[in-house]
Amino acid sequence: MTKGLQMKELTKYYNEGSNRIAALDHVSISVEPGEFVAVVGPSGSGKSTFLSIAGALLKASEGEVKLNGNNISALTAQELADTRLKEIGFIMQSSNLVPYLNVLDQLLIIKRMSGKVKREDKEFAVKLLEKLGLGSKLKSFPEELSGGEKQRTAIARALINDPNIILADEPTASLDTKRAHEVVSLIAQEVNSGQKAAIMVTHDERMLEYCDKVYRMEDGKLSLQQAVKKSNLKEPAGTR
Ligand SMILES: Nc1ncnc2c1ncn2[C@@H]1O[C@H](COP(=O)(O)OP(=O)(O)OP(=O)(O)O)[C@@H](O)[C@H]1O
Repeated sequence: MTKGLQMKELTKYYNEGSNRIAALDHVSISVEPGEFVAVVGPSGSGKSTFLSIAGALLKASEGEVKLNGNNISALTAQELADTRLKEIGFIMQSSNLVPYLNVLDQLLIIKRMSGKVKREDKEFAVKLLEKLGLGSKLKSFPEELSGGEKQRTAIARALINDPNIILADEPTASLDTKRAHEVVSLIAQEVNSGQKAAIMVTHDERMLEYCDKVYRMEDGKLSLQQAVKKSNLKEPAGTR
């Protein structure tokens, strides 16, 4: 079975009154395990539509999406929800944490959604948070965290089910330069060490150095702009 994410000849139409807009126009891409891909492009070019289809949140009008070898167009709504929960980790622009849950519970609530929380789940969550530098913040609530800490909590939450696929939509939008480097380098490390396939939509040119490939979306068409060498991977600012 081919792991990772494959999209073939994807087209997405939106109906605007009597007009039909092709938000995606025959988009094809393959992201292998261990590969971190960036998608850049102007506003309205189709990036969010692309990420929503990759994340099984939206159906394409035409074309094929395979997640870990499974063609998702044939799945029922329940199977799609299961796929999203178990196989995909989403990291959004803002961390969207639940205000009344502490950092550890932000992760455990996701576990609870897929069944009973076992002791090893809790241990895994604590280890994950420690790895992301949040070991001293387990009992803190979102309002007590900095922007970078919130976003790192959101990354941990995206990784709690150990998904094979990571999708990030402008994950550095609310962060200063130092925190942005920190957050994206953490995603890059996770992709590398966990052999996950990741796509990050970004406007932030400074973050491209962490990615293996950079694609550009323009008028719904996706093209490879740049292949970046893994050896260019840099450590976060401030640690050098
Ligand atoms: N639900 C919708 N109904 C109709 N048209 C839509 C819908 N969602 C997006 N579009 C249109 O599809 C095109 C692509 O939009 P999309 O949001 O995917 O672009 P984007 O690159 O993510 O933009 P941004 O960077 O501003 O978030 C745009 O022309 C947009 O107006």
